[in-house]
Amino acid sequence: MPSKQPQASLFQVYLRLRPPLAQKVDESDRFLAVEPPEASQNESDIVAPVPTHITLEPPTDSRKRAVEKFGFTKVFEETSSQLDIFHDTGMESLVRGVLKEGRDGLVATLGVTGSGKSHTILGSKSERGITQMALDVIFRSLEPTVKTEDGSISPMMLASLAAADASEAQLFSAHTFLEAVYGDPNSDRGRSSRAQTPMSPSRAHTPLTVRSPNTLYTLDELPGYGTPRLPPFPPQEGLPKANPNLQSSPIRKDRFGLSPPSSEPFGRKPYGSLHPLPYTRPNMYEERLAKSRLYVFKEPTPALAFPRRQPRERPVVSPRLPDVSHLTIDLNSNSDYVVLVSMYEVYNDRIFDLLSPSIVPGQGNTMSRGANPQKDRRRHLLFKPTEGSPDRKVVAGLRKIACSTYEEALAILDVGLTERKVTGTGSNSVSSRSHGFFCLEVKKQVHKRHGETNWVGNTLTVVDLAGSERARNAKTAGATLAEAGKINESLMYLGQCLQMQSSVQDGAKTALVPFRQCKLTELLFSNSFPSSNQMSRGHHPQKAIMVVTADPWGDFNATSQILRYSALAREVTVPRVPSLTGSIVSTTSSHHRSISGRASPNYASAEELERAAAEINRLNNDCHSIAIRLAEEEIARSEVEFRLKAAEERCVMIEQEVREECWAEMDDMMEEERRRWQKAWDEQLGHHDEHVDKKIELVSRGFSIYEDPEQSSNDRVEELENENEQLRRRLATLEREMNSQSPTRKPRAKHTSPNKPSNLLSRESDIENALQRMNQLHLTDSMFTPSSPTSPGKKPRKISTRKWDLAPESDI
Ligand SMILES: Nc1ncnc2c1ncn2[C@@H]1O[C@H](COP(=O)(O)OP(=O)(O)OP(=O)(O)O)[C@@H](O)[C@H]1O
Repeated sequence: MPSKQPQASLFQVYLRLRPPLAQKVDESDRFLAVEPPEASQNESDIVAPVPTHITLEPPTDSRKRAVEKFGFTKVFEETSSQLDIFHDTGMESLVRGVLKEGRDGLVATLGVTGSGKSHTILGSKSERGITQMALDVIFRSLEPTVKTEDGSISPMMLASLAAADASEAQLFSAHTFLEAVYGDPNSDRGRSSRAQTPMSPSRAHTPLTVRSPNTLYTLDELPGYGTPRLPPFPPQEGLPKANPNLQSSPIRKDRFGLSPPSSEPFGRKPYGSLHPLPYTRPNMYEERLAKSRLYVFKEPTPALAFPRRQPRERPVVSPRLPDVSHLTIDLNSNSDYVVLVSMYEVYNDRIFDLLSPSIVPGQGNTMSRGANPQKDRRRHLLFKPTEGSPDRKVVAGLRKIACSTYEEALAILDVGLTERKVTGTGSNSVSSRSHGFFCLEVKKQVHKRHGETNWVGNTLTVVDLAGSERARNAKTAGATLAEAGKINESLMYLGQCLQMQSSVQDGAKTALVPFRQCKLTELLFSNSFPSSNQMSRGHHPQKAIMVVTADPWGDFNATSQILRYSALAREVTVPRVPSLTGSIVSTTSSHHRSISGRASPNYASAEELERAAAEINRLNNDCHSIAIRLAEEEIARSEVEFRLKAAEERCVMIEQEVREECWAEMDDMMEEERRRWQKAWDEQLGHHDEHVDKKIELVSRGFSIYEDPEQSSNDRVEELENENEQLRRRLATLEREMNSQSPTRKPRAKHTSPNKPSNLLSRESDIENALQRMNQLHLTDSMFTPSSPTSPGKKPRKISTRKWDLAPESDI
């Protein structure tokens, strides 16, 4: 089975076997065997042949008998080191493509969970991964190119970069960014003017805002001018020790030893540490001076906000091994280069920036940490062609950090990795729950004819894919199970694309790689195909490497599935079982021959026996081909089972989504219903009030006051008072008369009384009459008593509405 030509594939596919983690393993449990490399036919070949094939033997307890053989560009055995992987996968040529050939590079790892993908990409505490090695080669190669004397990246340069492509508006220098993340304990730049208090645990995660480097600067703030600034970030001494309890999420940094050595600063010098002539090229200095006098840089970008982290304890020395100092690429030393680092993850088929997490006010934690994927409120990004790159798709709106040193780039990588979703599962204690993308963009400044400058660049993307896993093994549930469903689904689409890639190689020209099915395959394959537009702009289609990782003692079914998807070639064989009939026939015939020494007429002739043996052979062959067909069917069946599983997981996802939607809809309906009831209630209340008002009006109308057309009471009172006065006067006159008359004269008796004289008596009776009359005329409250219904002649007395309202009920 010849291995496919690597150049012909979109991805060169390598297989790396993971060494056993346990001290002792049972060799009989191993199901992967590396085929010894075939010796080269060409004697002049000086390169030693490398293993390219592997056989997958089903475990003894499996009902499957088919032995599958897979072909790869190269198979790395368990003893292979990280440097072997870097060298022999052609990572150097990928870096060269980015730095010199106008070609994007992509390296990805694919495998079952726990098979060593992250180990290959990021290394361990003692060994670097291919990402760090690639970074090292890039920064070493850029060393002889134009640099400021302090090695920092000027805000001017960043402004010029941002101006070159609107999609790169979120540009920050590593110093600014790291200051926002960890804070510069010796500087109060970017903070409020309040004096710095020691970092308490509660402050450790305070979102911090730092001014963007592209905002306005005064002359004083420019590098090389004004008062000297404080030392670069972050002097480690004197910082309060990190509280280990504060680490809210699994931290990858410590695991991979990514942190820069504590003795070395991240940047050489911040742009605040001063040099009168930071640039070696005088014309650039002049240009910068002239522009800075205007106090104006490009469009201001939003301020940089990041949940504050405590600087964690760093290992004394970060791994510098394997050493790749011998791998440098010659570049034009007169050119300006800037390395931009960005990171994003594909989580639940959406792209999220790992360097601009959403901030929960007062919490300092990111929304990305929510366990429920439905609650992920981060803003997702789009993968599309932009103004600056119309010929290829890029993730638009990513935050990009300009790094001037290897250490700075590592620190940024560390920040992004901490944001990435990892969870402990039954299969791996720090299992990646998203596909992580780490992008290294090298931008080169090109000078056009009329003094204009532009930036061109290419990107090296390192992808740590999440591992496929079986829910049964990983013992996941709920949101983690749903995540696994999405991971498996995207990996299934990736598998389909890789299989199609093999078909294209096999000559099936009609076979199209269906990479638009999900975000992951779109990101991996979109830029792999050449377009005429791209070529005219000096871009080449990306070069891609896939490192498939496998654990020879791991999950047989999951591993065989991954190998089937990713292998460049596959062959199925069924081992021949020694034929029982044949052996009986051969033993019987030889036995008889040996006993008798001559042919017996009682036994079948040798001819017949041979015919029978031939028949048996034919049947054996038939059996064998049927067994192969059966094996193929079994493989097809397991593939269908896998798809079924993925479909089931998708169903779980959809069910969860539908449930969420139903809940949301239900909430909306309840809210709507509540509002409807509230409105009806308010209306009812309104009607009720109106009704009561109307009733009151009616009642008050019933008591409407009629003006008495006859004499008013006041007139009557006045009249009676006058009469009263007259009577008083008359009484007084009579009294005077009575007093002036002789007491001897007998008064005229009207009413005779035996004891009193008649005149006197009449006078007294007059007085009494007058008094009685006065009493009758005396006005009392009775004038307000309602008229008796029995007196028809009387009209209803008027009573005011106010009186009606205020009078006690009994009165009314
Ligand atoms: N080549 C190797 N040499 C030594 N140890 C290894 C190697 N590959 C993997 N390991 C170890 O195996 C464990 C699991 O590896 P790793 O986390 O890289 O798996 P993974 O494929 O990235 O898993 P996941 O998909 O769940 O993130 C780690 O402890 C890692 O250090």
